[in-house]
Amino acid sequence: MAKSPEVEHPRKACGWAARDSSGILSPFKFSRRATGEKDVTFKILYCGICHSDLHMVKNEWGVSTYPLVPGHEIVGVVTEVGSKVHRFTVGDKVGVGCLVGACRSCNDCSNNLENYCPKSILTYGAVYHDGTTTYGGYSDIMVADEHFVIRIPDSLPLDAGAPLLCAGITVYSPLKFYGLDKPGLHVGVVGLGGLGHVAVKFAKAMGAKITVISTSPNKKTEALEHLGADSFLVSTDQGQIQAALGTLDGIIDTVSAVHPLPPLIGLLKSHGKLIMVGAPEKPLELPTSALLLGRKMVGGSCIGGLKETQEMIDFAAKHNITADIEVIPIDYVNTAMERLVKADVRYRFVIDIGNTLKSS
Ligand SMILES: NC(=O)c1ccc[n+]([C@@H]2O[C@H](COP(=O)([O-])OP(=O)(O)OC[C@H]3O[C@@H](n4cnc5c(N)ncnc54)[C@H](O)[C@@H]3O)[C@@H](O)[C@H]2O)c1
Ligand SMILES: [Zn+2]
Repeated sequence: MAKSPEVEHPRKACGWAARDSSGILSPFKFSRRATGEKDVTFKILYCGICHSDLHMVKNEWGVSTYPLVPGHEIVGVVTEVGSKVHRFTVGDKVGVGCLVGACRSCNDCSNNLENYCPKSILTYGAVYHDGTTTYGGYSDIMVADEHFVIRIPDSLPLDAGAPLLCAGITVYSPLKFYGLDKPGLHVGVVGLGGLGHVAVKFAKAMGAKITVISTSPNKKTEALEHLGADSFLVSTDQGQIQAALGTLDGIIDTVSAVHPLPPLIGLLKSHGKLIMVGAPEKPLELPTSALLLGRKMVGGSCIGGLKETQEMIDFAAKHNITADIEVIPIDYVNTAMERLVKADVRYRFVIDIGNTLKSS
């Protein structure tokens, strides 16, 4: 019989877990493996709350297993390294994003695209190489293979830097891959939430002109004055959409729920690209005629590989890009999830694990 989460590994750990699809989180005792020769162990200080955590605790994608400890925007300070760890030492500031494992030998892994490896292992709710369940960053300590550990530059604040490990790489990678990182291009960002607001910052730093497309007119002032977007469109305002038809080279769509694509495709110039990174629980409708006329394309993108994640973090540090955050104690997490459902956060909740989660 499999051992219980509390005793399957030698190191005691504690976190907050969802027990069923109500998604309600509560304290959970489990265990972490001893530091292996290629492992980095770190004390978790902060963890961001990604909308994917919300989809997962409520089993909205139908793949969740319980107990589920979410969290894949994890930062902290190294407390122990294995004998074959070369890149990190005790005291280093580090992070772990969405991945903790991959096959390391397939075509994608060989090209530093572990995120597309068919055997990639997610940071939580997945089965690790040793057969045990992975638990995420709403917890006190983390043990990860050094290949999956990111170095956090000194100039990047740990709390506001944490969300970059998922939100940051998820928008940085497609901007680069789809060629939307060229200065002077006109890029649209749909959905001004956790991913969307950092998409504005990265695209801006790459030299793009930015239009934010949102259902909430009340985000206009902030988008323009605070985030530095160049223009703002209310997606349900036909007049505004009509006036902006054919103006965008590309769009990063971060919306977490089902929404209409035709207005967005209409905003693209000929040969423009609509890139989906949001992951609604139901399929969206794709009107092909809108694509044919103008040879437009719809693409997708899923986080990023480890090499590119480090590149993104270094780029963020260089350009002073961080997330706008609301730091919360761990016992506020259920309220934070309720507020995230209503998009009531500017723009990312980050849990202060170090000061508010009692270690076991
Ligand atoms: N592709 C990837 O690798 C990847 C990585 C991380 C997150 N995600 C997914 O991206 C999505 C966004 O994540 P986030 O953390 O930024 O979420 P978020 O909740 O912070 O932001 C989502 C935004 O979408 C807007 N929105 C919600 N419903 C809408 C609707 N019906 N029409 C228009 N706008 C709507 C909200 O107002 C909010 O601004 C989620 O589905 C998440 O699972 C994907
Ligand atoms: Zn995420």
